[in-house]
Amino acid sequence: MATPDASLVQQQLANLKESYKHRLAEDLVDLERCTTAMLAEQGNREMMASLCQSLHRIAGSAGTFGWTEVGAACREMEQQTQIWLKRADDVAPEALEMIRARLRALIGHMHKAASDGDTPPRIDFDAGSEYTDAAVTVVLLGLSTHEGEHMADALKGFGYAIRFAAEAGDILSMSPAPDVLVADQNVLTMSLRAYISRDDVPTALIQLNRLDTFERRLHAVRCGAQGYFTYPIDIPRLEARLRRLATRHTQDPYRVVIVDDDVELSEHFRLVLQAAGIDSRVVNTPSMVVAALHDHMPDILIVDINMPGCSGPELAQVLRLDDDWLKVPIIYLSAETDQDRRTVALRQAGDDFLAKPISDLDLINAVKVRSQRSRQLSEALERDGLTGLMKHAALKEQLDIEVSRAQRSGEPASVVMIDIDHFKSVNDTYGHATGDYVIRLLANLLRRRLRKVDTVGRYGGEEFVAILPNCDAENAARIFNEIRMNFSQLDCVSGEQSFRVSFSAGIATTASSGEGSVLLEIADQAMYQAKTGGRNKVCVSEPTD
Ligand SMILES: Nc1nc2c(ncn2[C@@H]2O[C@H](COP(=O)(O)OP(=O)(O)OP(=O)(O)O)[C@@H](O)[C@H]2O)c(=O)[nH]1
Repeated sequence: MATPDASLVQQQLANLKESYKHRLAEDLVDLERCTTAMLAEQGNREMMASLCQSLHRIAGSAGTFGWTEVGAACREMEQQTQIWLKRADDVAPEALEMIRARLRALIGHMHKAASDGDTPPRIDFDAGSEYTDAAVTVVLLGLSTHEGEHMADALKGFGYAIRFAAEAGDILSMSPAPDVLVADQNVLTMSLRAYISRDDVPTALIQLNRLDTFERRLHAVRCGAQGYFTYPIDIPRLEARLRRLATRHTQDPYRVVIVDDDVELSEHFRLVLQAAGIDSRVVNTPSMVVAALHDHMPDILIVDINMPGCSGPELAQVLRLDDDWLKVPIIYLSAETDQDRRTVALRQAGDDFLAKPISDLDLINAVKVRSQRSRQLSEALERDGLTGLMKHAALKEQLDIEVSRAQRSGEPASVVMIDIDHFKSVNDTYGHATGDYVIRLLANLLRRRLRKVDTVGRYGGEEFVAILPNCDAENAARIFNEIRMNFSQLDCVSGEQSFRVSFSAGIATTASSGEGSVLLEIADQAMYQAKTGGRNKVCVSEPTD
């Protein structure tokens, strides 16, 4: 997703603010008319409930568009009307008169602000970084020549750009700053520690030590370390940490679906989040939410509480009727201040509350924090611990999604089954830990070489599956033959030894079948053909008709 042009977003926000101002002025006039009618009809409860609802809506949105005082006044009037609604007796006309007078004052306030020509406040957005496929730069600092070269050889296979530095001063003058610094603790100077802790320096620090004690780890944390390893360094574990640190800035933008019947307010939220690099989708009608979830696959769902036809908690309960969207947290963004009603809403369904009105910055931060947590949890559930790739079940789900997408679009999709050759002998010769390292090596290569739209998962022990949308068998074979050659030329490291490994792959396309499970079977048969044909091969399934 491209981050939109900041000036364009500012203009769109200004337009929205302008249109909200007109709507607010009209709403206040309508409310004032409503109180006049109520005075004439002597306390109609239905009208009072509708008045309360409208005040609630304004209280929740006005602050967002800069009308803080109007919002606060409406909140007070809303609370007053709620008290009246709870009582059995009629509302005294003097009380209604008071509301009408306040509404008139607000209308006057708006007229004055309009003639003064108020300008929308500017917001400074932290646009977030775009996804980039550039190699992650890792600097090795203060390691012995042997240790440094061994580590560099092993990490290069994972696609990292490795550089060496002899002393801390070398790091300070590097431009751009490295993504990760792997440093022996003896060479960490005060000035390097200060440099790493600067907000504008993106470098993450991994500290290497001779000893593993709590005190040393605490000291490492105080130096700003985000990883701690002792000699001899366990390369696969180090690489796992490197990947986690390096992908902090390069992951997909967070995705959010906002459900709110207030068109201007929800559009305002969308623009604000979009400008902060959060991919947001708005739904104004609750019945359209499931389609938006399928389409957008959000990290979190933000839902208004009070909506005509279906309340937020009702919508949340509808979504929780089955397990499909369990992993997506539902956050109420609501002007509801009554603690009891909040508790009831959370008990029915839903996971958290954000209070309206909310400032743009608070909204961005709240959404980022919750999306990050949600993504971490779903990754822990769906991702394989060893490789970070999708697990079997999630992979099959994704396959079904891609197969039906291919059928709808008419574009071919390819499924590739990959199996490491003679893997048992790798385990037997070099040990299980080295076997794990080889699995991770191939996982990393697949991740790096495939497109962002492709899916790759660990299907079983040393078996992987890749799903390539919009890719025919011929192209899939070309890509996988390249990956196969690259993999077979990588030097795998085990202690002082190095060795090479290959894989066999089988390819099936949606031209062969319209069902995910059948495609997997066809790809598996093709892979078996590659094995029996001598291994280190890619075979494409023969068309069935
Ligand atoms: N290190 C490691 N080994 C695993 C893992 N999962 C499965 N294995 C091992 O992978 C080996 C797979 O061996 P086989 O299926 O016999 O096949 P192969 O030796 O790869 O030979 P071909 O596939 O015929 O080329 C078994 O020894 C499993 O124990 C894992 O997560 N880590």
